[in-house]
Amino acid sequence: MNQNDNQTALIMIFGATGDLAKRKLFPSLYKLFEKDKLSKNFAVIGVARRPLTNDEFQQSIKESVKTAIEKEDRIDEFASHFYYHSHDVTDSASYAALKNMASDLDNHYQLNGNRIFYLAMAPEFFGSIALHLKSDGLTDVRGFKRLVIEKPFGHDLESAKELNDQIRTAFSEDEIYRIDHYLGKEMVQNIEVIRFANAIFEPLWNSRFISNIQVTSSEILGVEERGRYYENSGALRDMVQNHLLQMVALLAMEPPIRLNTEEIRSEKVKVLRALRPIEGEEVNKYFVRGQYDEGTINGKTVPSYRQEPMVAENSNTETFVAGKLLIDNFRWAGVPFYIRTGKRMAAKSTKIVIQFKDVPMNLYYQTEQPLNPNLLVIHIQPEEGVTIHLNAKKAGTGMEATPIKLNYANKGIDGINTPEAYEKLLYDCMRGDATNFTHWDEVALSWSFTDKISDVWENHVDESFPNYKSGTMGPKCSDELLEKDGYFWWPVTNLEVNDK
Ligand SMILES: NC(=O)C1=CN([C@@H]2O[C@H](COP(=O)(O)OP(=O)(O)OC[C@H]3O[C@@H](n4cnc5c(N)ncnc54)[C@H](OP(=O)(O)O)[C@@H]3O)[C@@H](O)[C@H]2O)C=CC1
Ligand SMILES: O=C1O[C@H](COP(=O)(O)O)[C@@H](O)[C@H](O)[C@H]1O
Repeated sequence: MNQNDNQTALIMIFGATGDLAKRKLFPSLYKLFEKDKLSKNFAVIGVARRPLTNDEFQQSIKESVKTAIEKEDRIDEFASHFYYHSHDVTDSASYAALKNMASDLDNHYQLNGNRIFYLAMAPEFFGSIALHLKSDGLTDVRGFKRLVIEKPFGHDLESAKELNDQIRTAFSEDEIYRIDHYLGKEMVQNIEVIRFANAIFEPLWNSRFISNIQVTSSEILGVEERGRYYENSGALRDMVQNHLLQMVALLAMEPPIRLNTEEIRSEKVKVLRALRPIEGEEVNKYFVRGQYDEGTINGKTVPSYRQEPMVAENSNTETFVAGKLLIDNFRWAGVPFYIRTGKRMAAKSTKIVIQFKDVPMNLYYQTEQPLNPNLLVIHIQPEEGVTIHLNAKKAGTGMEATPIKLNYANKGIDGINTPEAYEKLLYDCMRGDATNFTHWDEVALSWSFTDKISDVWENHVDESFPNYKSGTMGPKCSDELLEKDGYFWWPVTNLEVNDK
């Protein structure tokens, strides 16, 4: 790892007029600049097809930052570092001009030949851009060169391998930063700390004491304008293959011998290797899918998935997935990891619930109510924090037990909001820290797991679609998946860290 807190670099953003660049990348870069985490020696080249002058591009930068951030005192100074290059990435001839522009800016800002290439474009262009960067000499630099690549990384294992081979001709594995923005979320990063910095959890973190783990990532939004992409993706590829499996890996991994990129990734890889493959007839026993119908959210009627733009009227694409994962290793044998994710659900919430096994004998059983199990809830978003659910004596003369919650709310503790995922990830990339990016081995193992499920689903039309109303927590089969094992989904709405 080559880490330096304040690196100079030329950042080249392919897809600089797109949604991701405007909503996430420019505001995040501004925040780093404002906090002096971006060296004064930096320049950004925005690349896209539409013709724009530098002035127009800088104006669009200011607008996108102003939309996202309340206080932008240094916006003019920030925007002055941005340059625009109108360029069709499929046009080989135009890379030479891009190279000259990059060299001029390198000299002007004394960037030491350091370059970050950020591919914020449709994935079909990733491979050919990487090949051009090499063949046209843009990667011939005396400083570092890094490639940041957005999701999706391929469509399945085969296409991901092909893409990987293409980008590996121009960049080595340690120069490739595959973004999974969940790894930049404060509370996802906190999983490791909660586990490995507390003596009270690690001894219990295994099949002897944990009955099941539930990971939910639910969204209120539908597919919005992304119907074309989503029709070919579905929730399994869009969320499970990356974000959900990454969270499971962090929850299940062994303590790394050191907190460095290689050791952490290597422990995550071992978890993904231990995931029991679910294939053929097993798929519909372990995984269920759903597609949203119309419904009401916040008092407004919203359309069904099949009525969304660019979606087939008989679409077989899943907008919801729930599954039971088993990790066949010594620590986790027999402990189900339930995961679920979906669009147009009742709440926007990402939460992890670790349910502990019941005490061996309940002394307080005389009361009508059984004891509640102990839970550790990690609130990833929108609220950030941790809640521990315990049982305590009900105030009064009897010895009845009552559930209580110990809460820690992360936001507001230091009087500031925690940085956004993209801000952290961009900063990590500039410092050369790839820990919170996914290694090829993780990507490949995750595809190999989800491919077996999509193989079955793509070949069997789900006649029940649409099978859940917008504004609910998914189809009935999702509840049944846990009921079979004697569990239920802990509701995401009454486990809040800010419960009074
Ligand atoms: N938007 C989001 O919230 C998220 C996006 N992503 C990923 O980020 C990537 C970008 O997504 P998003 O910003 O939404 O996409 P958009 O469609 O909004 O933007 C695409 C960008 O690519 C440019 N472009 C398209 N074709 C070419 C071409 N041939 N040559 C040069 N530039 C071209 C477009 O500009 P122009 O038309 O001027 O050429 C535009 O700047 C995708 O991989 C997506 O999966 C990942 C997570 C979230
Ligand atoms: O990667 C993606 O994530 C978003 C959800 O991200 P979040 O940070 O808001 O939880 C999802 O909407 C999108 O479909 C998917 O591509």
